[in-house]
Amino acid sequence: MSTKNPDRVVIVGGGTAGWMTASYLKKAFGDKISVTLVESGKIGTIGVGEATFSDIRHFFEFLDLKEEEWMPACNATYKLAVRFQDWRRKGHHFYHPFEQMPTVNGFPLTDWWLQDGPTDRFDTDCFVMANLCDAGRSPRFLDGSLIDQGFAEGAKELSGLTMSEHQGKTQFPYAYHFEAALLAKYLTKYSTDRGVHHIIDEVQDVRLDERGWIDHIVTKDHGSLEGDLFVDCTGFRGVLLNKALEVPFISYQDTLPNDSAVALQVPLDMEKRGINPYTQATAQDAGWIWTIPLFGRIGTGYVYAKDYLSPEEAERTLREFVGPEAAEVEANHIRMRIGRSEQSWKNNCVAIGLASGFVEPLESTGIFFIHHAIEQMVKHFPAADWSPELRKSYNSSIANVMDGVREFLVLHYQGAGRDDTQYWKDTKTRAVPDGLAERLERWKVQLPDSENVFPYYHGLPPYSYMCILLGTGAIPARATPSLGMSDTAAAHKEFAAIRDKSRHLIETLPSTYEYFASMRERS
Ligand SMILES: Cc1cc2nc3c(=O)[nH]c(=O)nc-3n(C[C@H](O)[C@H](O)[C@H](O)COP(=O)(O)OP(=O)(O)OC[C@H]3O[C@@H](n4cnc5c(N)ncnc54)[C@H](O)[C@@H]3O)c2cc1C
Ligand SMILES: N[C@H](Cc1c[nH]c2cc(Cl)ccc12)C(=O)O
Repeated sequence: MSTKNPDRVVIVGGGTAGWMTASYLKKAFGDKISVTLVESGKIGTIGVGEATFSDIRHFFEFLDLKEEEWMPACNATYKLAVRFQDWRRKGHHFYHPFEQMPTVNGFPLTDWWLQDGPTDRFDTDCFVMANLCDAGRSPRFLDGSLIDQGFAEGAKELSGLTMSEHQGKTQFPYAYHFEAALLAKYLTKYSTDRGVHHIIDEVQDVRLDERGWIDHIVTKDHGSLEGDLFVDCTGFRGVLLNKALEVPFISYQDTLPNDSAVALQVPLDMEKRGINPYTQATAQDAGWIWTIPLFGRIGTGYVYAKDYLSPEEAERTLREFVGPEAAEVEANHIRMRIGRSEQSWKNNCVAIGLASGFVEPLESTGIFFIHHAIEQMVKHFPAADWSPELRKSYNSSIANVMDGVREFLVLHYQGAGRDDTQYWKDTKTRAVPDGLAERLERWKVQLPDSENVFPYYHGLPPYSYMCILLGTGAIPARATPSLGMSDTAAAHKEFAAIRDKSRHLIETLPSTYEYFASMRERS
């Protein structure tokens, strides 16, 4: 066994996963390690992946990057929520916002809403952000100040925590949309300026030693590359982990059947059309269409199951949905590998990004998985003895995050009120992951809380489950019986406070477009 600390990291792949990993590792360890990133000049990146979780701001903070610096360079905008359009029935919408659920006398406000809500909209009654979304507002004023400075101060106090340590302590009010290719370019410069060695070449072979550990990789034009730790960021190909080390892939397709997507990047005049401060997921006959507003274009795509729809029909539907602006735009057809690797870290190879695993992008979890994996890789970085316990702990943390998100996504389909096509009818009879059936029964009588959702960290707080349960509509939910015997006055005071705060903010905040136009003037 080597007595040397592993300090030579080789990353294969230059998509979002590769460059996020390179920049974070360099910032975390500086000159204590060498980082080499090899990416193929011929094999492209996936070319999608534009919406995030709010936690991503910890990544930018860690790199000391300010919004004014990186956002204009990546045509980035704010995301206050996911708007689910037509999931309950055509014409209906609801939001899953970035906002902590208020509690009144020990019960979440949604519970009081079920008992005696002011309107039939749980989202706009219980969350300020849902009202800002309907009104297209920015979460910051033109001078850059945030709607509630408490968030910014809270974030400072808690800086230095990993995402999993953060959960439940604060809820930052927005995430980002950005152009994935521009972010990769931005991080390429960030990383190479700080000493990351960048090689454009194709990995043609992966040579293992007698123990089955990676000894070196063989590139087409640069010969052999040696390293201590190899990071597989080769996307769905899984060149190192799945192919060379033969780690099996566990498919989630029995519970999440969408396996295909077609995407378009559509330039639009945002000054004329405005910028919605949310990602939209619009239910379709055999899946759903995402709409992600960036500064200067939208990213859009139809996620579907090929058992129910052909790629040609999917593209036709998407083009009709977008309208004439998409006429000249080339479509990107993608086959998705849904599930996770049995282990994401084997021997001296760790896979991050699509090479590790992926679920359909309904809640924008791909970049969150990457960010979480990088934080955990740093936390579990090996010493000279390469303790297997560290890899074991890393692997269970990654598996839990992905299995938990799978459950959360399955709830969207089990809960959807739509039953007007075979695709939507089948969502109700499909198998659910172990444990979820029992939890679904529980949520019919008790709203999701920290005691009754998927028990391991997976990025989603219990209020997220409440939003999907109450918004999608097919699973009956009811108020806690004791609320029927309680005075609802305090809850109504809270509903009124949300209404008043929303009205005031809508009157005083700029539109999202105005905010970003002015940010560009400032930076
Ligand atoms: C339809 C769809 C929509 C998505 N939407 C979102 C979203 O809104 N939000 C979100 O968070 N995530 C989203 N994702 C996930 C997101 O796109 C990915 O998590 C992210 O882009 C990371 O991809 P990657 O870097 O792992 O792989 P890729 O982008 O595929 O990059 C792979 C890299 O490996 C290189 N490579 C491959 N083989 C070799 C080789 N032999 N030698 C050298 N280099 C090689 C390629 O050149 C490339 O640089 C979406 C994914 C899909 C499929
Ligand atoms: N880790 C949380 C997860 C989270 C909380 N609220 C939302 C809303 C949406 Cl649309 C996605 C994720 C979350 C975070 O990143 O804020």
